[in-house]
Amino acid sequence: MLEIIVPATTANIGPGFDTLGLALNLYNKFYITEIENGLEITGCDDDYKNENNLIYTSMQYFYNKVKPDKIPTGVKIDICTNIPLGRGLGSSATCIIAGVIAANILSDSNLSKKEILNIATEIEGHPDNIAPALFGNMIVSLYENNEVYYNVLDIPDELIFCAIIPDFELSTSLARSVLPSEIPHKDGVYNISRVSLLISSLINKNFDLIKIACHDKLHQIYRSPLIENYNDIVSKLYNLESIGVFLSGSGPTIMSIVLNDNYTFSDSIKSFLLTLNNTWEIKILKCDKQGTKVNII
Ligand SMILES: Nc1ncnc2c1ncn2[C@@H]1O[C@H](COP(=O)(O)OP(=O)(O)O)[C@@H](O)[C@H]1O
Ligand SMILES: N[C@@H](CCOP(=O)(O)O)C(=O)O
Repeated sequence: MLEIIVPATTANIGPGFDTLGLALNLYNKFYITEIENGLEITGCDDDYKNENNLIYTSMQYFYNKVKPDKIPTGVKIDICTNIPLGRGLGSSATCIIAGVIAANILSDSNLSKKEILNIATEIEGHPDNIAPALFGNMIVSLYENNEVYYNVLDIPDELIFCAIIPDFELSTSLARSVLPSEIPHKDGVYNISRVSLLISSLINKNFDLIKIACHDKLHQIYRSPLIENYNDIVSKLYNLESIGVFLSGSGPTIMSIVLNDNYTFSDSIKSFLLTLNNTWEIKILKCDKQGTKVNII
């Protein structure tokens, strides 16, 4: 039986739409094995216990592309979920990676991690969750002609990521459907300058610049109306000394970067969130540096 442990990810990091992402120390675990016949899925909602399950469809995608002669007659998948689904924390990327890695091992295909990255990105459509979930740390990536080009960036250990997670879901497909197909040239410049500043600020540990570098005109302004109290929460987080705040992935989770998680910060944000209509949970996270782990048990 394979045990595949995949970290959550926070994509975009403000201006880096479909380009930047980093892994977090929150994990989904998948236990996958071949059985004689059929499909058995446990550990998820009934809605996902069928042939449309993303882990299973990702396995099928791999077999059809790489080893069509090795499609197994039966598969058992057990999911141990810690990453809330549809919250902008890369749960779909964890399922795709688990499926692709399982099929690679079960079919003795021996594809490299880079080839797995390309196939998983082909399924997801963008590399910004897949790449850090696979390799850990922060990844800058682009996807062109079925190939991912990427660089790993070491996130300074002093950065803490406070995920403010609401009790409602926002699917990535819905959050992508509200984006415009064209943007003004000046908005392109606005984002290029901020992505460049963000990356260089992280490398130089020039944390004072992260706040302005997290601003964006490609997606956050279009998506924030889908999230009740988004602007109030962002303002509150900045008043509480966040060094950067952004929409995690396609939302609805709001991510705050802090330099140390002191009691005043956690306590003040908790009492503020209690005044709002929706229930918001806080998870204090660090950057995962290892990425996906596989054990044969
Ligand atoms: N634990 C899980 N079990 C089954 N399917 C899952 C699980 N986690 C995620 N998924 C799949 O991923 C989809 C959510 O992906 P998406 O809308 O991109 O949100 P997220 O930001 O969580 O990645 C679900 O609709 C489902 O297909
Ligand atoms: N770049 C994508 C990232 C989606 O991340 P998710 O965690 O919300 O699936 C986007 O912004 O659509």
